[in-house]
Amino acid sequence: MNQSIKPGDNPDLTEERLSGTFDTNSMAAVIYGSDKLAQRRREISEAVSRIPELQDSKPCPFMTREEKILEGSRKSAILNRLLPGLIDLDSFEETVFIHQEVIGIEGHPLALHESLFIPPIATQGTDEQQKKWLGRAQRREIIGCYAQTELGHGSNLRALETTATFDISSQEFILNSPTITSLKWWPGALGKSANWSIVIANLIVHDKNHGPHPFMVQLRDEKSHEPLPGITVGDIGPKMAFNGADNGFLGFENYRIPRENMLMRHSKVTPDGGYIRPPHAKIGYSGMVRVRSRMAAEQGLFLAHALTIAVRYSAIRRQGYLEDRSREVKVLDYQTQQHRLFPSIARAYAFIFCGFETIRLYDQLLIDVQNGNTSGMADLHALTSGLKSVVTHQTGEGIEQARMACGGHGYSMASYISEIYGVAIGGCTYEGENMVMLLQLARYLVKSIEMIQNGKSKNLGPMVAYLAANESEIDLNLGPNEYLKVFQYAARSQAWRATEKFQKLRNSGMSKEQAWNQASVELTRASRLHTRLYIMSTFINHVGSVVDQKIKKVLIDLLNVHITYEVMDIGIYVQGLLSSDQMDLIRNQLYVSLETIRPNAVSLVDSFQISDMQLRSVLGRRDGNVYENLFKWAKSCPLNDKDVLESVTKYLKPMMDKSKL
Ligand SMILES: CCCCCCCCCCCCCCC/C=C/C(=O)SCCNC(=O)CCNC(=O)[C@H](O)C(C)(C)COP(=O)(O)OP(=O)(O)OC[C@H]1O[C@@H](n2cnc3c(N)ncnc32)[C@H](O)[C@@H]1OP(=O)(O)O
Ligand SMILES: Cc1cc2nc3c(=O)[nH]c(=O)nc-3n(C[C@H](O)[C@H](O)[C@H](O)COP(=O)(O)OP(=O)(O)OC[C@H]3O[C@@H](n4cnc5c(N)ncnc54)[C@H](O)[C@@H]3O)c2cc1C
Repeated sequence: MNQSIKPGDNPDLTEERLSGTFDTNSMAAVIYGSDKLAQRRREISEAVSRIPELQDSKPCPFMTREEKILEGSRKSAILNRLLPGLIDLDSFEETVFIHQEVIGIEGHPLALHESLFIPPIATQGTDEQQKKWLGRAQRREIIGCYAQTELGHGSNLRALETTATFDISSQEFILNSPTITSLKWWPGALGKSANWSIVIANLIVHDKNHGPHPFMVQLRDEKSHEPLPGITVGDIGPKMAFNGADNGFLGFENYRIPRENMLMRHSKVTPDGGYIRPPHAKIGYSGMVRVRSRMAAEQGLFLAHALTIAVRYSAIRRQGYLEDRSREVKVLDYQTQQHRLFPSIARAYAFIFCGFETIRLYDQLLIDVQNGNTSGMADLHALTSGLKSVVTHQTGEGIEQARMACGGHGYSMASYISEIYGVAIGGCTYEGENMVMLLQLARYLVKSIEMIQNGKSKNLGPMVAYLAANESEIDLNLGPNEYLKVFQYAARSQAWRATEKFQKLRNSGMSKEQAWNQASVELTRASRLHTRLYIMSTFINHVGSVVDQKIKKVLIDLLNVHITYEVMDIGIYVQGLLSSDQMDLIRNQLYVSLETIRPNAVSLVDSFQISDMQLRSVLGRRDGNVYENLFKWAKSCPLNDKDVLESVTKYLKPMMDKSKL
């Protein structure tokens, strides 16, 4: 049963919900990994809806940037007071969720505090450092951010210019931004809100540069909030979206911090200037790996937002005719609309399933690293590098298709899809620009193939074992596992093609770097296919583990949409394996699966359980009463406060009057 049905709803949406074949609360439990988590999300949404001071003061699209930042801060402060009664304070998921619900996706002063400020202190700070700062940060007595990227350098961390030079005589680090390009640029909440930051700076001891390391740095006075002497800080200006966040710039001029402010759980500087290396050279990058490991689920949810809007709206929007000329048809009945939206629903589910899996893998790695075992770091770095790149790109594509699927109203901010798009595609850039991260995964794939070439296939990890197989024929009694083999064939042949291109260039005498650059488009293609294979296999495994038979049946239907769409999408890579008859068969299976999923489309998006407050979309309202509310929304636009604007009295009217003469 669809749990969203209520009296007074648009009858077209009710009809859709009645045609669903499964219980949406049970599906939500599968999406969020447990009945408890799904239920907690419902309870938190419900509790928030009853607290007047947590409601939006006006629709976000009608707010200026200053109003957005003020509103985010107002709600953050209220939430901080109310949180103990509303959520489990130890749950990161609940903390993120309630902020999403109350403040939305446009950013807020604590967005980075939870995800990039507290975690490095907790994982890279010593016990004493945690004692000193963790409690204060968790109680929000201080607000923090993560300052790594510089005006001139983001992707290439080796070229960061900010320095932290150890001064033995005073037992302090002296921070400096030696050039304009060394100004920190982009950190969220840095501009106006944060008073502390994790700063990534080159550690210099006895004139030797040990590369980027994390430091705890106070930026502003805790009483006046004024920048401290030696600090230049401010906001970088409006962005494409995410304007409720104050991304900032930061410069240091001989700014001194105590030796104890370098996060020293892994690397250390002793009072006499000795440097102790970390157990793994890239352990300082683990804060980024943590965020990347969470991005598949986050992005899957961004896509879920856009699809909830587009699918619900498509069920109430009637336009044109099929057989019955007496009533216009729901646009959701057009095959083109289904082809535009349903594969994205499947991807959103796949990304979320995959995302929870990578969060679990990261949590396990964290335990291993704390116990001194860093052997899993390379694998997870490669996996999350590829995953963040593919998922953010496909999420952007899916959101944009969702916008177009809503026709003209999709272009209005009343749909809110453009904001979702703008925030989500930030993910193609932050936490590592997508091409750069695909090339990180490519290094791993090339190394794996070199192992095979050197007769060491048995040392390959489970995620790359398929690179050593030799599939040349597929039985087209196609079930999910045969599709997986098709995908493995595509990913494997592309990985070999790209590696061989790189090796050929090397053998022709080209430098490693040039050869890599000349092969890089092929290498990124290999990374994408490898990652899409991983997403597909995780989806298949996840569906296989579902116990509730009604839920399993729908998920198998959704999986069929996914695997047929994905294989059609990579057709060019499987030409050597599949005949044109086989491709036709798959194409037809895709069309059949679109029809099969059609009656459950609304229930599948309802199962994401995104409340109206969180969705902030007139088009995507749960009750489907779109037209009357679009009219209300337009009338409430500040431009309509007056009938005659100054633009008219000051310019247009005089122009028209003059033209009359
Ligand atoms: C509605 C939905 C709700 C969702 C809720 C959430 C809402 C969210 C809203 C949005 C919030 C927005 C927040 C945005 C926050 C953004 C923050 C940031 O962007 S912070 C800055 C991030 N910056 C980057 O990611 C920089 C990218 N660059 C790098 O990471 C590195 O420079 C590099 C990995 C590209 C290269 O590093 P380098 O040191 O030069 O290494 P090499 O390439 O030479 O590689 C050497 C060797 O090391 C391996 N390596 C690299 N990194 C790692 C690692 N992390 N772990 C393990 N190993 C690593 C690499 O693979 C090489 O291995 P080898 O064996 O030699 O091949
Ligand atoms: C919304 C948002 C929030 C952010 N928040 C933070 C934050 O809180 N803290 C923080 O420190 N930073 C933050 N950033 C910065 C972000 O991490 C960087 O912008 C990102 O890492 C990309 O680096 P870049 O800007 O230097 O891109 P560049 O590296 O300059 O990329 C430009 C182009 O060059 C290409 N390129 C670069 N290197 C290579 C290569 N080796 N091979 C092939 N192509 C290459 C890229 O693919 C891209 O096409 C944020 C950014 C955004 C957009």
